[in-house]
Amino acid sequence: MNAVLAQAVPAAECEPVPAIAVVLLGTGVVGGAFLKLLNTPAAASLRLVGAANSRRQQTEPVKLAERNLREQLKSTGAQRDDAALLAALDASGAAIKVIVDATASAELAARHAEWLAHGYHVVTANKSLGGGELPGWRTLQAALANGARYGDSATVGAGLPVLSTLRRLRQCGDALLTLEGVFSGSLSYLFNSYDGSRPFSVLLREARERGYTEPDPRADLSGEDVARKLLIIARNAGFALGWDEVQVEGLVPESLRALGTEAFLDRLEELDEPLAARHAEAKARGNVLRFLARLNQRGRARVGLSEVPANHPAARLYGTDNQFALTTTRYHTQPLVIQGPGAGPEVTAQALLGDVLALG
Ligand SMILES: NC(=O)C1=CN([C@@H]2O[C@H](COP(=O)(O)OP(=O)(O)OC[C@H]3O[C@@H](n4cnc5c(N)ncnc54)[C@H](OP(=O)(O)O)[C@@H]3O)[C@@H](O)[C@H]2O)C=CC1
Ligand SMILES: N[C@@H](CC=O)C(=O)O
Repeated sequence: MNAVLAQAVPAAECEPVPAIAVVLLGTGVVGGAFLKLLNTPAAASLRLVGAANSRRQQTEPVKLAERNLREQLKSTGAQRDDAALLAALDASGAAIKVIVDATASAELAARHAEWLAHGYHVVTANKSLGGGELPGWRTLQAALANGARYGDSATVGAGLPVLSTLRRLRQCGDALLTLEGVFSGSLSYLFNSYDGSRPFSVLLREARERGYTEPDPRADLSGEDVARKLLIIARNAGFALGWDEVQVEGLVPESLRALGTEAFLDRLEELDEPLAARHAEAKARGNVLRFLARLNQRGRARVGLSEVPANHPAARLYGTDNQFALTTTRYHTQPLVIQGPGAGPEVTAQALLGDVLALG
């Protein structure tokens, strides 16, 4: 009798209701690392009910459980359709339904507020909404009013405790006065490593292979990714800054700006000469190059390449280190400094998992 019943009931209905149901958007560098974490004991309370790349998606439990899901999605699965992924979340019966955005898609980010308004929680590595145009940020804040939560730890410092610290300080009545530091893991890696002995383009390819850069590394080199992080921090600190209020000095020459990603990657060597010249000039003055972000007390923001002396705090970074120096009304004699690896698939995926688990 039991065997007959088991055959008659669809597999999904037989599964116990999970505490937290998750849909993963993006199975690239970060999404792939997140999928690995889902197979660890730390994620035992989570059930993956859907996963998608830009073209295909999967909602069948058996297929989702396969170790090579990421590879499978490259050639098999249903056509992309957000509605089917949301339906899988609803059908899970879980009290906590989470959409994890591990893409860099502005189109998907533009839907975060709508998902939150419908009661789904959103956990994101995608900075396009929080660090995008100001009206998008305001829509996000309005959507959060109904109790759904937005996990954005991965968007700044790849999960270093920057936003959580800032929120805690604000809760206690403290206020950010100034902010300064190195907010890009890839640019930190590049300028911490670059001594002129190997071309900049070689180091950039290395950073890309290690999963430190954005899908299109021009998003890093142009300063756009750093500006997004600065905006996310500033807005969370109460500065309603727009894109036009950040002065950005990028590293991508005019000749490489309009190319497609692949064509740009074929011409990375064109970055070598200008950067070698800037490095040599800085070195002649006893300085080093660092890609810095700054927000001053009047809300003036700037990101760009700077020469700093060897005893500057940013000159003493290693690998992908980020550094966030926060001066506040209560940390005013010396800044509160948060420092550590600020890019990479594992730490970023862990930040996503941490935000999902915090919903439980
Ligand atoms: N790398 C890092 O250290 C950090 C990255 N981040 C952020 O993480 C995000 C992802 O970066 P990364 O993993 O390196 O990028 P990848 O390019 O490796 O992966 C992006 C993934 O998103 C998928 N995708 C694009 N559009 C859609 C869509 N509409 N629906 C579903 N999936 C889509 C891509 O699909 P397809 O495979 O079909 O192209 C791909 O699987 C970015 O926003 C980045 O800023 C944040 C902190 C640190
Ligand atoms: N490309 C980014 C990754 C994290 O946000 C960086 O280099 O910091």
